[in-house]
Amino acid sequence: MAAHAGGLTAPGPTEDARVPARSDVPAPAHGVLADERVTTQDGSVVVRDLVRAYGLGEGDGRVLRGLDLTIAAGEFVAILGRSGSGKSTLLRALAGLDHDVHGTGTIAVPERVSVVFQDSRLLPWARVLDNVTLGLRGAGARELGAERLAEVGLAGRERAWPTELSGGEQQRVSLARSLVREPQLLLADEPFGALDALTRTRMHALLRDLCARHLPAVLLVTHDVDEAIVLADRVVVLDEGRIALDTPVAHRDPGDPGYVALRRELLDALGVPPVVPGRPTTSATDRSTP
Ligand SMILES: Nc1ncnc2c1ncn2[C@@H]1O[C@H](COP(=O)(O)OP(=O)(O)OP(=O)(O)O)[C@@H](O)[C@H]1O
Repeated sequence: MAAHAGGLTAPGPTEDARVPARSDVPAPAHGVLADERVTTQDGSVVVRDLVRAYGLGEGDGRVLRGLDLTIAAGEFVAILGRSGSGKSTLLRALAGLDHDVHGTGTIAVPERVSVVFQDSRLLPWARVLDNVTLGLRGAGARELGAERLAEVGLAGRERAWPTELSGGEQQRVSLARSLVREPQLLLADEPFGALDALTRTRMHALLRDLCARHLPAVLLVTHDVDEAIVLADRVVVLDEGRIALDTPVAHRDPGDPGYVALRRELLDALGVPPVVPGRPTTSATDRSTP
């Protein structure tokens, strides 16, 4: 499986070998992975007994402690967890982009995987369309790229430079680039984390539409409980390297009592106490994970 990480391939051992060896510069850390990696034929994701540990961190350094997770083909799963709970580590494991960590486990993912990050990671020296079609071959590549750009609302901006776009527009390009290969699995690591609230809400609607049209399985890492509920079919909460809660989303309307109850359940799992009237609080405490 080759993860298409926003048009960039993951730095591998070959690239690292080009870095001149200098005794005063610590060598890049390389982990030892003893995973069994297989490709699923039906577009699903199956993770079994996944362990990940970074060197000699706290305790035994383990960040993921025998994690099991299944995502059905076309299913949208959001993953929440306190800072440092291992969300990005899990995403990188699925993407095959974790070369600096030790671990074991079984990872089964589909053949075509795309990754979207918080920063758009566009190549500044390439025009928007070239960013979208980077590495894509075939006569129809440019038409396909232009089609995807239109889908994300950027028709006519094909020849723009990335720096000429707003942050939200750059993330739209990043989404277009991730979809141009028709991924069966879309891995998104806080893709809207750097956007303002209004742009973020628009991007939620866009992502929902794109997923309904292209039907990839999605793993979305987010700190935002509401974002998770609004977008996902299922929400998973990670805690200390294990799944603390795995619950379906039945209500997306914030006015629905079911929405409010699920929101509270998720906040409880994240260790965020209820807001007591009269006691000062910050919106971040109630809205995001700690
Ligand atoms: N390359 C690395 N080397 C050493 N430790 C790392 C590395 N990457 C992550 N860690 C550690 O692993 C733990 C989990 O990190 P990870 O980024 O997966 O958490 P997260 O849940 O995504 O956090 P956040 O919500 O803050 O982004 C953290 O304690 C972090 O310091």
